[in-house]
Amino acid sequence: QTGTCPLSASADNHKRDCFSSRAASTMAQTIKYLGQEEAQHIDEELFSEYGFSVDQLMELAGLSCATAITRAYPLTSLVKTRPSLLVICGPGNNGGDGLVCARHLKLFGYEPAILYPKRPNKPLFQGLTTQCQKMEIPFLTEMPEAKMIDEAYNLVIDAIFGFSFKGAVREPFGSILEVLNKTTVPIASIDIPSGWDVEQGSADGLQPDMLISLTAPKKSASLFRGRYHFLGGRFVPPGLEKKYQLNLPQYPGTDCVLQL
Ligand SMILES: NC(=O)C1=CN([C@@H]2O[C@H](COP(=O)(O)OP(=O)(O)OC[C@H]3O[C@@H](n4cnc5c(N)ncnc54)[C@H](O)[C@@H]3O)[C@@H](O)[C@H]2O)[C@@H](O)CC1
Ligand SMILES: [K+]
Repeated sequence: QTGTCPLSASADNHKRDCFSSRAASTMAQTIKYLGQEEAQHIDEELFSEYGFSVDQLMELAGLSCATAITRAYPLTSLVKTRPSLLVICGPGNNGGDGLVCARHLKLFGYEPAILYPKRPNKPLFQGLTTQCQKMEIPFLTEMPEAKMIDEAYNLVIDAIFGFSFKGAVREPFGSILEVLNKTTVPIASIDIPSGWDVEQGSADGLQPDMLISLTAPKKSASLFRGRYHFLGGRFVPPGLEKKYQLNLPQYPGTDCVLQL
């Protein structure tokens, strides 16, 4: 291989440069991909041991998602005349991330619309919904047809299910995912492509163009084949990172996202 290294001319430099580029790629490969239970343990520990509240982490997670989406699909790159986005929110915290993300995207100059068919009866989600309504983000009353989505929106943001998804998809989300499977507009999935098994993925499920892994990627993320994989949720305390050997890469400067 010696003669093929483009990095340096001398043998010593060659060895050093090839070693450091190998070391860097080995480091990048060692980011831990979490199993479902491990992701849930980390989540619980953030609240019980580290004293965070759900609202806090959801705000940071949702802001990361909006930031990553803005990086991958800047306003100037959108193909439709209006910067329209469809955000589909599920019944748990992944849906909450979607509401936060929609609010920040509106502040960033996009025009999100939200579909939120199963709303938990909890102050956190009611507050996030009110905030979006007050930001003049429209809530759709039903899932549009695939053709209409392709015509009207630049991007679909999938905030339906995250790391607690299990088993066969229940309605109304089965029908919603069926429609999404027929759309051609790019999909950005928050934390997990919805409908995918958290560890095994899904061969005939959604094939998002973007995945934003929060805290650390989940095992199924190794099967992601889209263009943009980002890491977000820059809130993991070093003690927790060490305990679970997450080996997170260094976020650049003050950024809240990192492209993997
Ligand atoms: N620590 C963390 O790591 C953080 C996680 N956050 C988000 O929280 C998510 C996890 O949230 P949750 O634990 O609330 O769970 P999810 O949002 O993954 O989903 C749980 C909801 O989906 C329903 N559900 C599960 N399987 C289903 C099926 N087969 N058919 C229909 N409905 C189904 C459950 O009844 C429940 O209402 C993460 O993926 C991430 O997006 C962030 O909000 C903040 C920080
Ligand atoms: K999702």
